[in-house]
Amino acid sequence: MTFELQAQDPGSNARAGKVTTAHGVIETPIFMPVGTAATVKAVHQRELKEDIQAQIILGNTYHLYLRPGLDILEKAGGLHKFNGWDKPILTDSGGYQVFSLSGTRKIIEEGVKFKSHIDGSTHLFTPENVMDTQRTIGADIIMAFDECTPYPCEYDYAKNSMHRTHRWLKRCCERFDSTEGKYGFDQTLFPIVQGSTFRDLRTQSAEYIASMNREGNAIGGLSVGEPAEMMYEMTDLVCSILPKDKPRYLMGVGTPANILENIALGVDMFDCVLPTRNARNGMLFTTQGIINIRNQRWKDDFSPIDAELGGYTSTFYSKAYLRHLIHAQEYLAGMIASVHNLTFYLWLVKQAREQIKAGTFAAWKNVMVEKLMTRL
Ligand SMILES: CNc1nc2c(CCNCC3CCCC3)c3nc(N)[nH]c(=O)c3cc2[nH]1
Repeated sequence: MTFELQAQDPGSNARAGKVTTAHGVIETPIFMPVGTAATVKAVHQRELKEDIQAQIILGNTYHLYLRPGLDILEKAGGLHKFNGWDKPILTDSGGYQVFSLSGTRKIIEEGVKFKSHIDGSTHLFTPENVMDTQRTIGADIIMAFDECTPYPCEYDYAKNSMHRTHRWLKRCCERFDSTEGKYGFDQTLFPIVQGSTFRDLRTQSAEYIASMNREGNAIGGLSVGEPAEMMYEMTDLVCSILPKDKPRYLMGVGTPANILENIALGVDMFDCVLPTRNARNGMLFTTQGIINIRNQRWKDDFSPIDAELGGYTSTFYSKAYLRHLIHAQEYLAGMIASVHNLTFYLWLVKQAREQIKAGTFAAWKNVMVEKLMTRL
Protein backbone atom coordinates (compact mmCIF):
# COMPACT_ATOMS: atom_id res chain seq x y z
CA MET A 1 0.00 0.00 0.00
CA THR A 2 1.28 3.50 -0.80
CA PHE A 3 0.08 7.03 0.13
CA GLU A 4 0.62 10.09 -2.04
CA LEU A 5 0.04 13.48 -0.39
CA GLN A 6 -1.56 15.59 -3.17
CA ALA A 7 -2.57 18.89 -1.55
CA GLN A 8 -2.53 20.67 1.81
CA ASP A 9 -5.02 23.36 2.85
CA PRO A 10 -3.29 26.70 3.65
CA GLY A 11 -5.81 27.54 6.39
CA SER A 12 -5.84 24.22 8.30
CA ASN A 13 -4.09 20.85 8.64
CA ALA A 14 -6.45 19.33 6.08
CA ARG A 15 -4.84 17.39 3.26
CA ALA A 16 -5.92 15.55 0.10
CA GLY A 17 -4.18 12.34 -0.88
CA LYS A 18 -4.33 9.03 -2.69
CA VAL A 19 -4.02 5.59 -1.10
CA THR A 20 -3.16 2.80 -3.54
CA THR A 21 -3.99 -0.79 -2.55
CA ALA A 22 -4.03 -4.16 -4.32
CA HIS A 23 -7.75 -3.63 -5.07
CA GLY A 24 -7.53 -0.06 -6.28
CA VAL A 25 -7.18 3.57 -5.32
CA ILE A 26 -8.78 5.50 -2.43
CA GLU A 27 -8.95 9.31 -2.73
CA THR A 28 -8.73 10.96 0.68
CA PRO A 29 -10.34 12.37 2.73
CA ILE A 30 -12.60 9.33 2.49
CA PHE A 31 -15.62 7.90 4.33
CA MET A 32 -15.74 4.09 4.53
CA PRO A 33 -19.24 2.53 4.70
CA VAL A 34 -19.45 -0.07 7.44
CA GLY A 35 -20.25 -3.58 6.28
CA THR A 36 -20.76 -5.72 9.36
CA ALA A 37 -21.85 -9.23 8.32
CA ALA A 38 -20.27 -9.10 4.85
CA THR A 39 -22.81 -6.54 3.74
CA VAL A 40 -23.40 -2.81 4.14
CA LYS A 41 -26.85 -3.31 5.67
CA ALA A 42 -29.71 -3.00 3.15
CA VAL A 43 -27.40 -1.82 0.34
CA HIS A 44 -26.66 -3.63 -2.96
CA GLN A 45 -23.07 -3.80 -4.20
CA ARG A 46 -24.21 -2.03 -7.40
CA GLU A 47 -25.63 0.89 -5.37
CA LEU A 48 -22.38 1.11 -3.38
CA LYS A 49 -20.50 1.48 -6.65
CA GLU A 50 -22.92 3.58 -8.73
CA ASP A 51 -25.08 5.72 -6.41
CA ILE A 52 -22.82 6.01 -3.39
CA GLN A 53 -19.54 5.73 -5.30
CA ALA A 54 -17.88 4.12 -2.30
CA GLN A 55 -14.17 3.52 -2.75
CA ILE A 56 -13.55 1.23 0.24
CA ILE A 57 -15.88 -0.59 2.62
CA LEU A 58 -15.35 -2.10 6.07
CA GLY A 59 -15.73 -5.70 7.19
CA ASN A 60 -16.03 -6.94 10.75
CA THR A 61 -13.64 -9.64 11.94
CA TYR A 62 -15.76 -10.44 15.01
CA HIS A 63 -18.92 -11.09 12.98
CA LEU A 64 -17.28 -12.81 10.01
CA TYR A 65 -15.31 -15.15 12.30
CA LEU A 66 -18.55 -16.22 14.01
CA ARG A 67 -20.67 -16.23 10.85
CA PRO A 68 -20.23 -17.41 8.07
CA GLY A 69 -16.94 -18.58 9.62
CA LEU A 70 -13.43 -18.73 8.27
CA ASP A 71 -13.84 -22.06 6.46
CA ILE A 72 -16.54 -20.63 4.18
CA LEU A 73 -14.60 -17.42 3.60
CA GLU A 74 -11.46 -19.35 2.72
CA LYS A 75 -13.37 -21.69 0.36
CA ALA A 76 -14.84 -18.59 -1.33
CA GLY A 77 -11.34 -17.21 -1.85
CA GLY A 78 -11.75 -14.42 0.71
CA LEU A 79 -14.32 -11.70 1.44
CA HIS A 80 -13.88 -9.90 -1.90
CA LYS A 81 -14.99 -13.06 -3.70
CA PHE A 82 -17.68 -13.88 -1.14
CA ASN A 83 -19.59 -10.58 -1.34
CA GLY A 84 -18.43 -9.56 -4.79
CA TRP A 85 -16.85 -6.23 -3.73
CA ASP A 86 -13.72 -5.99 -5.89
CA LYS A 87 -12.48 -2.63 -4.54
CA PRO A 88 -10.53 -2.12 -1.28
CA ILE A 89 -11.78 -3.57 2.01
CA LEU A 90 -10.61 -2.73 5.55
CA THR A 91 -11.36 -4.98 8.51
CA ASP A 92 -11.31 -3.99 12.15
CA SER A 93 -9.55 -6.45 14.42
CA GLY A 94 -12.54 -7.49 16.52
CA GLY A 95 -11.47 -6.19 19.94
CA TYR A 96 -13.85 -3.25 19.87
CA GLN A 97 -16.72 -5.43 18.64
CA VAL A 98 -16.14 -7.99 21.41
CA PHE A 99 -16.65 -5.11 23.86
CA SER A 100 -19.66 -3.64 22.15
CA LEU A 101 -21.44 -6.89 21.35
CA SER A 102 -20.41 -9.82 23.49
CA GLY A 103 -22.13 -9.91 26.88
CA THR A 104 -19.34 -11.62 28.72
CA ARG A 105 -15.69 -11.06 28.02
CA LYS A 106 -12.44 -11.13 29.99
CA ILE A 107 -9.19 -9.40 29.12
CA ILE A 108 -6.02 -11.36 29.93
CA GLU A 109 -2.45 -10.80 28.77
CA GLU A 110 -2.96 -13.55 26.17
CA GLY A 111 -5.94 -11.78 24.61
CA VAL A 112 -9.72 -11.50 25.15
CA LYS A 113 -12.03 -14.37 26.13
CA PHE A 114 -15.63 -13.88 25.10
CA LYS A 115 -18.95 -15.59 24.46
CA SER A 116 -20.52 -15.40 21.01
CA HIS A 117 -23.59 -13.12 20.96
CA ILE A 118 -25.01 -15.60 18.44
CA ASP A 119 -24.85 -18.97 20.20
CA GLY A 120 -23.06 -18.34 23.50
CA SER A 121 -20.01 -20.42 22.52
CA THR A 122 -16.72 -19.32 24.12
CA HIS A 123 -13.77 -18.01 22.12
CA LEU A 124 -10.37 -16.41 22.66
CA PHE A 125 -9.09 -13.64 20.39
CA THR A 126 -5.34 -13.14 20.56
CA PRO A 127 -3.08 -10.80 18.57
CA GLU A 128 -1.80 -13.84 16.69
CA ASN A 129 -5.10 -15.50 15.80
CA VAL A 130 -6.69 -12.16 14.88
CA MET A 131 -3.89 -11.59 12.38
CA ASP A 132 -4.46 -15.08 10.94
CA THR A 133 -8.22 -14.40 10.81
CA GLN A 134 -7.73 -11.14 8.91
CA ARG A 135 -5.32 -12.91 6.57
CA THR A 136 -8.13 -15.39 5.83
CA ILE A 137 -10.77 -12.68 5.35
CA GLY A 138 -8.35 -11.05 2.93
CA ALA A 139 -8.97 -7.33 3.57
CA ASP A 140 -6.49 -4.94 1.96
CA ILE A 141 -6.03 -3.02 5.22
CA ILE A 142 -6.24 -4.83 8.57
CA MET A 143 -6.20 -3.39 12.07
CA ALA A 144 -3.99 -4.33 14.99
CA PHE A 145 -5.62 -6.10 17.95
CA ASP A 146 -6.14 -3.43 20.58
CA GLU A 147 -8.24 -2.51 23.56
CA CYS A 148 -10.42 0.52 22.92
CA THR A 149 -9.98 2.05 26.36
CA PRO A 150 -13.43 2.77 27.79
CA TYR A 151 -14.46 6.36 28.54
CA PRO A 152 -14.32 7.71 31.17
CA CYS A 153 -11.63 5.78 33.00
CA GLU A 154 -8.99 6.35 35.64
CA TYR A 155 -5.52 7.42 34.54
CA ASP A 156 -3.94 4.17 35.78
CA TYR A 157 -6.43 2.06 33.84
CA ALA A 158 -5.77 4.06 30.66
CA LYS A 159 -2.00 3.73 31.17
CA ASN A 160 -2.09 -0.03 31.75
CA SER A 161 -4.54 -0.54 28.87
CA MET A 162 -2.33 1.48 26.53
CA HIS A 163 0.78 -0.52 27.46
CA ARG A 164 -1.08 -3.80 26.92
CA THR A 165 -2.26 -2.54 23.51
CA HIS A 166 1.38 -1.72 22.72
CA ARG A 167 2.50 -5.23 23.78
CA TRP A 168 -0.30 -6.72 21.64
CA LEU A 169 0.79 -4.53 18.72
CA LYS A 170 4.31 -5.99 18.88
CA ARG A 171 2.80 -9.50 18.73
CA CYS A 172 0.57 -8.45 15.81
CA CYS A 173 3.54 -7.13 13.84
CA GLU A 174 5.62 -10.26 14.49
CA ARG A 175 2.79 -12.56 13.37
CA PHE A 176 1.72 -10.42 10.40
CA ASP A 177 5.29 -9.90 9.13
CA SER A 178 5.97 -13.64 9.29
CA THR A 179 2.89 -14.66 7.26
CA GLU A 180 1.78 -14.06 3.69
CA GLY A 181 -1.53 -13.05 2.10
CA LYS A 182 -3.56 -16.16 1.25
CA TYR A 183 -5.01 -15.01 -2.05
CA GLY A 184 -2.05 -13.64 -3.96
CA PHE A 185 -2.28 -9.96 -3.02
CA ASP A 186 -0.57 -7.87 -0.33
CA GLN A 187 -2.31 -6.72 2.84
CA THR A 188 -1.35 -3.82 5.14
CA LEU A 189 -1.46 -3.67 8.96
CA PHE A 190 -2.39 -0.37 10.67
CA PRO A 191 -1.46 0.12 14.36
CA ILE A 192 -3.90 2.02 16.60
CA VAL A 193 -3.11 4.90 18.99
CA GLN A 194 -4.77 4.72 22.41
CA GLY A 195 -4.22 6.73 25.62
CA SER A 196 -7.83 7.75 26.29
CA THR A 197 -8.16 11.51 27.01
CA PHE A 198 -4.81 11.96 28.80
CA ARG A 199 -2.37 14.15 26.85
CA ASP A 200 0.78 12.47 28.15
CA LEU A 201 -0.54 8.98 27.33
CA ARG A 202 -1.77 10.07 23.90
CA THR A 203 1.69 11.53 23.20
CA GLN A 204 3.41 8.34 24.35
CA SER A 205 1.08 6.13 22.32
CA ALA A 206 1.33 8.24 19.15
CA GLU A 207 5.13 8.23 19.41
CA TYR A 208 5.23 4.46 19.91
CA ILE A 209 2.82 3.81 17.01
CA ALA A 210 4.76 6.18 14.74
CA SER A 211 7.99 4.36 15.64
CA MET A 212 6.56 1.11 14.20
CA ASN A 213 6.85 2.77 10.79
CA ARG A 214 3.83 0.96 9.28
CA GLU A 215 2.21 2.13 6.02
CA GLY A 216 -0.72 3.84 7.77
CA ASN A 217 -1.81 4.69 11.31
CA ALA A 218 -5.14 4.72 13.16
CA ILE A 219 -6.44 6.75 16.08
CA GLY A 220 -8.57 4.67 18.45
CA GLY A 221 -10.20 5.21 21.81
CA LEU A 222 -12.30 8.17 20.63
CA SER A 223 -15.96 8.61 19.72
CA VAL A 224 -16.71 6.62 22.85
CA GLY A 225 -18.81 9.22 24.63
CA GLU A 226 -16.21 11.94 25.23
CA PRO A 227 -17.23 15.55 24.47
CA ALA A 228 -16.53 16.54 20.86
CA GLU A 229 -14.06 19.19 22.03
CA MET A 230 -12.05 16.46 23.80
CA MET A 231 -12.12 14.32 20.65
CA TYR A 232 -10.75 17.25 18.63
CA GLU A 233 -8.06 18.06 21.22
CA MET A 234 -6.79 14.46 21.25
CA THR A 235 -6.95 14.14 17.44
CA ASP A 236 -5.04 17.42 17.01
CA LEU A 237 -2.33 16.25 19.43
CA VAL A 238 -1.99 12.79 17.84
CA CYS A 239 -1.98 14.14 14.27
CA SER A 240 0.88 16.49 15.22
CA ILE A 241 2.95 13.42 16.13
CA LEU A 242 1.94 10.84 13.48
CA PRO A 243 4.00 11.09 10.25
CA LYS A 244 2.49 13.34 7.57
CA ASP A 245 3.41 10.94 4.76
CA LYS A 246 1.17 8.14 6.07
CA PRO A 247 -2.66 8.07 6.03
CA ARG A 248 -4.42 8.69 9.37
CA TYR A 249 -7.65 6.75 10.13
CA LEU A 250 -9.87 8.05 12.96
CA MET A 251 -11.97 5.05 14.01
CA GLY A 252 -15.73 5.26 14.48
CA VAL A 253 -16.14 8.92 13.53
CA GLY A 254 -18.70 10.37 13.08
CA THR A 255 -21.35 12.95 12.40
CA PRO A 256 -20.87 15.12 9.29
CA ALA A 257 -19.65 17.97 11.54
CA ASN A 258 -17.19 15.66 13.38
CA ILE A 259 -15.81 14.50 10.04
CA LEU A 260 -15.22 18.02 8.69
CA GLU A 261 -13.63 19.20 11.96
CA ASN A 262 -11.29 16.18 12.01
CA ILE A 263 -10.38 16.60 8.33
CA ALA A 264 -9.25 20.12 9.33
CA LEU A 265 -7.04 18.51 12.01
CA GLY A 266 -5.31 16.19 9.49
CA VAL A 267 -7.41 13.01 9.43
CA ASP A 268 -7.73 11.18 6.09
CA MET A 269 -10.03 8.15 6.69
CA PHE A 270 -13.29 7.73 8.61
CA ASP A 271 -15.90 5.07 9.35
CA CYS A 272 -19.17 5.23 11.26
CA VAL A 273 -22.42 3.27 11.52
CA LEU A 274 -24.40 6.53 11.87
CA PRO A 275 -25.46 6.95 8.20
CA THR A 276 -26.83 3.41 7.96
CA ARG A 277 -28.05 2.90 11.55
CA ASN A 278 -29.83 6.26 11.75
CA ALA A 279 -31.26 5.82 8.25
CA ARG A 280 -33.32 2.90 9.49
CA ASN A 281 -35.11 5.11 11.97
CA GLY A 282 -35.65 7.94 9.51
CA MET A 283 -32.81 10.36 10.26
CA LEU A 284 -31.60 11.75 6.91
CA PHE A 285 -28.48 13.85 6.37
CA THR A 286 -29.02 16.23 3.44
CA THR A 287 -27.19 19.09 1.73
CA GLN A 288 -29.67 21.44 3.44
CA GLY A 289 -29.43 19.96 6.95
CA ILE A 290 -30.83 17.09 9.01
CA ILE A 291 -34.36 15.75 8.34
CA ASN A 292 -36.39 13.46 10.56
CA ILE A 293 -38.50 12.06 7.77
CA ARG A 294 -40.98 10.58 10.24
CA ASN A 295 -42.09 14.10 11.04
CA GLN A 296 -45.63 15.17 10.03
CA ARG A 297 -44.28 18.12 8.05
CA TRP A 298 -43.01 15.88 5.22
CA LYS A 299 -46.41 14.18 4.78
CA ASP A 300 -47.23 15.99 1.54
CA ASP A 301 -43.79 17.21 0.48
CA PHE A 302 -43.38 15.56 -2.93
CA SER A 303 -39.95 17.12 -3.59
CA PRO A 304 -36.95 14.74 -3.99
CA ILE A 305 -35.20 13.59 -0.84
CA ASP A 306 -32.20 15.74 -1.85
CA ALA A 307 -32.16 17.23 -5.35
CA GLU A 308 -28.65 18.66 -4.86
CA LEU A 309 -27.07 15.30 -4.21
CA GLY A 310 -27.44 13.56 -7.58
CA GLY A 311 -27.59 9.78 -7.61
CA TYR A 312 -30.72 7.81 -8.44
CA THR A 313 -32.05 7.18 -4.93
CA SER A 314 -31.85 10.76 -3.58
CA THR A 315 -33.54 12.30 -6.63
CA PHE A 316 -36.00 9.58 -7.78
CA TYR A 317 -37.91 9.21 -4.49
CA SER A 318 -39.87 11.99 -2.72
CA LYS A 319 -39.80 12.92 0.97
CA ALA A 320 -43.51 12.11 1.29
CA TYR A 321 -43.03 8.66 -0.24
CA LEU A 322 -40.08 7.79 2.00
CA ARG A 323 -41.99 9.06 5.05
CA HIS A 324 -44.86 6.74 4.08
CA LEU A 325 -42.52 3.75 3.68
CA ILE A 326 -40.88 4.38 7.07
CA HIS A 327 -44.26 4.59 8.84
CA ALA A 328 -45.41 1.48 6.98
CA GLN A 329 -42.16 -0.23 8.11
CA GLU A 330 -41.51 -1.30 4.54
CA TYR A 331 -38.11 -2.90 3.78
CA LEU A 332 -37.66 -0.40 0.97
CA ALA A 333 -37.60 2.42 3.57
CA GLY A 334 -34.34 1.28 5.11
CA MET A 335 -32.86 0.60 1.69
CA ILE A 336 -33.66 4.08 0.33
CA ALA A 337 -32.62 5.91 3.50
CA SER A 338 -29.33 3.98 3.80
CA VAL A 339 -28.32 4.58 0.20
CA HIS A 340 -29.27 8.25 0.54
CA ASN A 341 -27.27 8.82 3.75
CA LEU A 342 -24.20 7.02 2.41
CA THR A 343 -24.44 9.01 -0.84
CA PHE A 344 -24.48 12.17 1.31
CA TYR A 345 -21.43 11.08 3.37
CA LEU A 346 -19.40 10.29 0.24
CA TRP A 347 -20.55 13.57 -1.36
CA LEU A 348 -19.42 15.47 1.75
CA VAL A 349 -15.88 14.07 1.80
CA LYS A 350 -15.62 14.57 -1.97
CA GLN A 351 -16.58 18.25 -1.52
CA ALA A 352 -13.95 18.51 1.24
CA ARG A 353 -11.33 17.01 -1.08
CA GLU A 354 -12.16 19.51 -3.82
CA GLN A 355 -12.02 22.42 -1.35
CA ILE A 356 -8.62 21.26 -0.05
CA LYS A 357 -7.25 21.05 -3.60
CA ALA A 358 -8.62 24.58 -4.26
CA GLY A 359 -7.06 25.87 -1.03
CA THR A 360 -10.43 27.08 0.28
CA PHE A 361 -11.31 24.30 2.75
CA ALA A 362 -10.94 26.20 6.05
CA ALA A 363 -13.62 28.85 5.36
CA TRP A 364 -15.89 26.39 3.53
CA LYS A 365 -15.72 24.00 6.49
CA ASN A 366 -16.99 26.59 8.97
CA VAL A 367 -19.97 27.48 6.78
CA MET A 368 -20.72 23.83 6.06
CA VAL A 369 -20.62 22.71 9.70
CA GLU A 370 -23.24 25.34 10.58
CA LYS A 371 -25.44 24.35 7.65
CA LEU A 372 -25.21 20.59 8.25
CA MET A 373 -26.28 20.94 11.85
CA THR A 374 -29.50 22.72 10.83
CA ARG A 375 -32.52 20.65 11.78
CA LEU A 376 -35.09 21.09 9.03
C1 LIG B 1 -18.22 4.45 17.21
N1 LIG B 1 -17.02 4.85 17.89
C2 LIG B 1 -15.91 4.08 17.81
N2 LIG B 1 -15.78 3.00 17.01
C3 LIG B 1 -14.54 2.52 17.26
C4 LIG B 1 -13.91 1.38 16.73
C5 LIG B 1 -14.61 0.54 15.66
C6 LIG B 1 -14.54 1.26 14.34
N3 LIG B 1 -15.54 0.74 13.40
C7 LIG B 1 -15.18 -0.56 12.85
C8 LIG B 1 -16.26 -1.11 11.97
C9 LIG B 1 -17.56 -1.38 12.70
C10 LIG B 1 -18.03 -2.71 12.22
C11 LIG B 1 -17.07 -3.21 11.22
C12 LIG B 1 -15.82 -2.41 11.36
C13 LIG B 1 -12.60 1.05 17.22
N4 LIG B 1 -11.97 -0.06 16.74
C14 LIG B 1 -10.77 -0.41 17.27
N5 LIG B 1 -10.13 -1.51 16.84
N6 LIG B 1 -10.14 0.35 18.24
C15 LIG B 1 -10.70 1.49 18.72
O1 LIG B 1 -10.11 2.14 19.61
C16 LIG B 1 -12.00 1.88 18.21
C17 LIG B 1 -12.64 3.03 18.69
C18 LIG B 1 -13.92 3.34 18.22
N7 LIG B 1 -14.81 4.32 18.55
